[in-house]
Amino acid sequence: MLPFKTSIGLYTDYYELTMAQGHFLNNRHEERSCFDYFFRKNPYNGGFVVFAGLSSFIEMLQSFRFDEKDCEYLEQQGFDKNFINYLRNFEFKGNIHAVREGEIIFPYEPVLHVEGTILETQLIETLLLNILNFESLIATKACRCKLAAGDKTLMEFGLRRSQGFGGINASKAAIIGGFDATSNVYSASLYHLNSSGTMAHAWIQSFNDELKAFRTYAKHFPEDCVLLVDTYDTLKSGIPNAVIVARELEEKGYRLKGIRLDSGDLTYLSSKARKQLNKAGLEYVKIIASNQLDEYIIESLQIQGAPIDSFGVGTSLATGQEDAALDGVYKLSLFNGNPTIKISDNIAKMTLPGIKTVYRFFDEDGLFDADGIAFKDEGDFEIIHHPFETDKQKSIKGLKKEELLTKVMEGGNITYTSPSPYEIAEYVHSRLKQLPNEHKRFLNPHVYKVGITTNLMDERNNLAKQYLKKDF
Ligand SMILES: Nc1ncnc2c1ncn2[C@@H]1O[C@H](COP(=O)(O)OP(=O)(O)OP(=O)(O)O)[C@@H](O)[C@H]1O
Ligand SMILES: O=P(O)(O)OC[C@H]1O[C@H](OP(=O)(O)OP(=O)(O)O)[C@H](O)[C@@H]1O
Ligand SMILES: O=C(O)c1cccnc1
Repeated sequence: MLPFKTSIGLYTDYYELTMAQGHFLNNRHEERSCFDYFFRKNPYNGGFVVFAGLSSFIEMLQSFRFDEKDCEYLEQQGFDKNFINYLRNFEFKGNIHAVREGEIIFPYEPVLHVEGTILETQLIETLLLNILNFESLIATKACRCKLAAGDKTLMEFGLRRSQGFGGINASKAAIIGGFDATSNVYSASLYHLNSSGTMAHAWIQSFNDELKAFRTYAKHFPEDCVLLVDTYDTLKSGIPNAVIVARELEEKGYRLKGIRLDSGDLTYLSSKARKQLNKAGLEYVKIIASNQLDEYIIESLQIQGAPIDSFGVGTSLATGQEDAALDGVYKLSLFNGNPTIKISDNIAKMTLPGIKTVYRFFDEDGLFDADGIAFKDEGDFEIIHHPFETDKQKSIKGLKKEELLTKVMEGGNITYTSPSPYEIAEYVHSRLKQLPNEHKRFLNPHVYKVGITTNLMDERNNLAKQYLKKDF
């Protein structure tokens, strides 16, 4: 579903268009090419990334067109008339292979590649990076909150402090990462997400009488009533008033859904609140906590044994704190049928040539053991090498393996059925169970092994030698 306009060809960087025109005017725009998408560093100093944004990207790609207004704009910018005419009929007609949305992925793996003409594969770079980097960043943050929260409920509250309209995709990505619902009604309606909410301090302030504010809300929403109890005095006023309203609801055959704590020591207050509620026979009333939460605070609250049933997480989630961006890149790996690389003095920044795929290897317990990057048509191999410290290698002989990349688009047509965000979340959950715990901890997680095959290493090193005239 598209959040905005129906033609989004201009949702790109200027240089993509100048390069496209350059290829077109030099009549090389139909050369066969391939680009890889990968990232180099896990965000949040974590041990993994949740791959998200594939369905958003594929869907938006269908609208990557240039309408008359777009063409007029390009004409005003001085682009060539023949090139603009070409863009008028532009549609992406390439092929895309990718890992499943929700897959757990690691640095340097080409988790998606785009094949087609140089013009079309280059032109979609910005859109692809914009969507995949952001949704993956937020889904990963959400997943970390989920790891901390276990089976407690998670609500996403970030729209008001997200980076502008990024909040639309952030809410979807939060669900992919394991959140149960969002306060973002726009995203909920667009992507069929569960929407939910409580009440703001302003509601209570507007009555200047907490009990009246609670009663009025309960009257209108007797089945979905969560009372915010910290406006004046949580323990002396908020909870006692919530108990009164809960009893009044019981008399009418309803149950107060919950109370929300939004300040103070959440362990202290939730413990006291639980006691007061239980003493009043209101064991069923849930305790919801919010206030600048993130995965670290949630983990700490869990360890402290805070009797919180549900966490509301806003700013840190929707903005991907502390990282703000995933450094995913899109690099040319094939041009005119020939493998190509980007050279760097830093071998870690050198790219991998050719059309590739990724295999996941499993240990005898069915857990992820290592991933191997290979040429697409390479056949069997028994060793993978560390991508940069190539004297380090690992035998994967006899290990069960799974190819991670499958075709999701052929000739511009979608060839897979995109799961819903909740279905993707289920996949994330199932894959996390297969990820050994040492990669999931927040502090100094163990580095997951990603290797390259001997053939791929040789091809990269040979190409590098041609350019640098030095040995690897
Ligand atoms: N028991 C706890 N353990 C760890 N962190 C907590 C605990 N309780 C609250 N926090 C977190 O501490 C941070 C600051 O809370 P603090 O009480 O200083 O702010 P506040 O309640 O918003 O302040 P104020 O009472 O002035 O509104 C928040 O991020 C909150 O989630
Ligand atoms: O802290 P976050 O993780 O970003 O979660 C969202 C925050 O937004 C709201 O506060 P705000 O002060 O905006 O409004 P309010 O008056 O309803 O509390 C809410 O009460 C949370 O504290
Ligand atoms: O529904 C809520 O409680 C809510 C919504 C947005 C931001 N903070 C809280």
